[in-house]
Amino acid sequence: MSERSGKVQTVLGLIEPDQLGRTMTHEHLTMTFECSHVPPAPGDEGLAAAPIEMKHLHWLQQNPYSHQENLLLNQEIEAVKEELLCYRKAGGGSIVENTTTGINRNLPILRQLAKDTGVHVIAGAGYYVDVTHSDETRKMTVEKLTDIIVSEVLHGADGTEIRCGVIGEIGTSWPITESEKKVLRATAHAQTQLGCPVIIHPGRDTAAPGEVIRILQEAGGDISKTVMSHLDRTIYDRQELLEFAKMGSYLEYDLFGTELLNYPFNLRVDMPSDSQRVQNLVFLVREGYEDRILIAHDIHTKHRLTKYGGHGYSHILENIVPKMLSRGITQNQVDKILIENPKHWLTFK
Ligand SMILES: CCC(=O)NCCS(=O)(=O)O
Repeated sequence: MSERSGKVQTVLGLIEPDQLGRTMTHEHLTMTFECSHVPPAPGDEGLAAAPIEMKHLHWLQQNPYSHQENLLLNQEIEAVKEELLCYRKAGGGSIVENTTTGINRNLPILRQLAKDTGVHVIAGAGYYVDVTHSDETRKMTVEKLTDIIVSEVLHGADGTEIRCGVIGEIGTSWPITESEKKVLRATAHAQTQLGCPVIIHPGRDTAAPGEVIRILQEAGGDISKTVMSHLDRTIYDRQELLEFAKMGSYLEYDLFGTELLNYPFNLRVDMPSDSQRVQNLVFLVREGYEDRILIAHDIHTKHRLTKYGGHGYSHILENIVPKMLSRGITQNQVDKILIENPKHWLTFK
């Protein structure tokens, strides 16, 4: 048994699982997303280069990835700190910060935010999607990648002694690239050694979540301790959702607050509204999956902060929970989704 067994590992050290409270299992507090810049439509170049202003907010909400400055969440530490204080006031206890290598993880900032706000922050180990892999990463063996991920959890990451408490979000594209497959196998091997939680960013195809789970399974990963993120934009057909749910991972709806007409990374996708997300939660609860559901906002750009007219980190607690209750999800089930399920997932075996 390791010192982590039965505990949760935050950026400030180990805590008892009961200390977590309400937990958003997929957020970012500081990161950059330039890897996903979408060139603006012809004629929109001026808007894309202009400072963020009230009169352009609707354009920004509909074209969040075409505005370079919007992709730099790392410039908003003070605003994020204010929002975390509001999150605590709204009843929030913890946040899983999913920034991994490739999108500018900054562990000292995460630790400072946790100290300044009292919110427990759990940091992510491992690598984001292939386009952010360095040449060095691509050349690494599965064994080397495993050693690095294990070390980020046991000893600290990015030259600091600050330890990660989950592996992920591990980035995958569609089709899954060779480099991503190596990282997935390393993730499974590291999870076997550590007994730790894992969280996955699937590619944007309905087949992607299942394929990732198969790769993890073959490499010995613990699927019951693995979260599949971004189901909102990945599996829309209810039958396919049930087929995927049977594979046994946690099922995460983590784009609450995102209302987007044209999803630029896959124009075939109709991004659901928050009301439709809640309908999906109701469906999964009725199908018996209340122990496997997790929810979050996945804030990763500036425009989703309240400073820029966005919904902020408290949207779920303030607006979505009442909606869930009004649609027949019980308080006990809400507590499972926000407290019990995150707690079980985040506790080291
Ligand atoms: C780093 C943040 C991230 O990957 N968010 C997911 C965005 S999307 O793929 O669901 O559009």
